[in-house]
Amino acid sequence: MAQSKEERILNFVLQNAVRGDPQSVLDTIDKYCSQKEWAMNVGDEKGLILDKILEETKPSVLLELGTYCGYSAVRIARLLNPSARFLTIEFNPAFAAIARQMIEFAGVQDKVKILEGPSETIIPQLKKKHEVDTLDFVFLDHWKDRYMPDTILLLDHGLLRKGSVILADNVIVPGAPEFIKYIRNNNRFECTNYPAHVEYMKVKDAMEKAVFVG
Ligand SMILES: C[C@H](C[C@H]1O[C@@H](n2cnc3c(N)ncnc32)[C@H](O)[C@@H]1O)NC(=O)c1cc(-c2ccc(F)cc2)cc(O)c1O
Ligand SMILES: [Mg+2]
Repeated sequence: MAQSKEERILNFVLQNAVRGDPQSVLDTIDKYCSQKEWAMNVGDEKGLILDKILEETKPSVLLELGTYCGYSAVRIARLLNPSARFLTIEFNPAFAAIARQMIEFAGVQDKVKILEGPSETIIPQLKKKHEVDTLDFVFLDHWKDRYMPDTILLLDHGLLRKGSVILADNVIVPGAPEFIKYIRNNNRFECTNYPAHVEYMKVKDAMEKAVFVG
């Protein structure tokens, strides 16, 4: 069976990165995806914005929507303290399998738990089935038209507390106009925009940070 692009990315990491070294995994994925095959990882430019916001927030309980190959899961997990709990949701089983291997190779598997399935199904289960009280940090990087409904789902299920940080990728390309309109007009969130570019491209993109004020 022909290899998928995601399998080629994983194999390039297994052959070229250093096992147990998350930064070498990130650098190797960025090298492959900027030189050989583009892929929808958050990448290094937006990754540095993600790093900075994580270091400011110092979250203990985190959720990511849209794991893909696990690039941002490795990026986030490498900055967390050992007691932190980080859940990432991916509904494509093939991508989840790649991400699991990527996370294990990077050596951060003790900090990340991949939940397979659609976010709209799993978010309502977080409190009872996954023993989450409230989330300190949420990274939105899944289908862009799910950013708004899933933010409302998080609110409806009491998963946000005063100071919870939501960070959304791709608010320009592919774009999340409904989410931006909703979050910027909702006085329960304080929003900040971070201009950047689409991963591995010169095309303008941005990330949006929304802090829940309770
Ligand atoms: C949506 C994808 C990311 C992943 O999200 C999973 N997913 C989906 N919906 C759900 C759910 N409801 N629950 C759980 N997982 C879920 C999926 O299977 C993908 O693995 N991301 C993108 O499409 C994406 C696209 C671009 C992009 C930019 C310029 C172009 F010309 C073309 C594409 C850039 C980016 O930075 C992205 O992030
Ligand atoms: Mg993205």
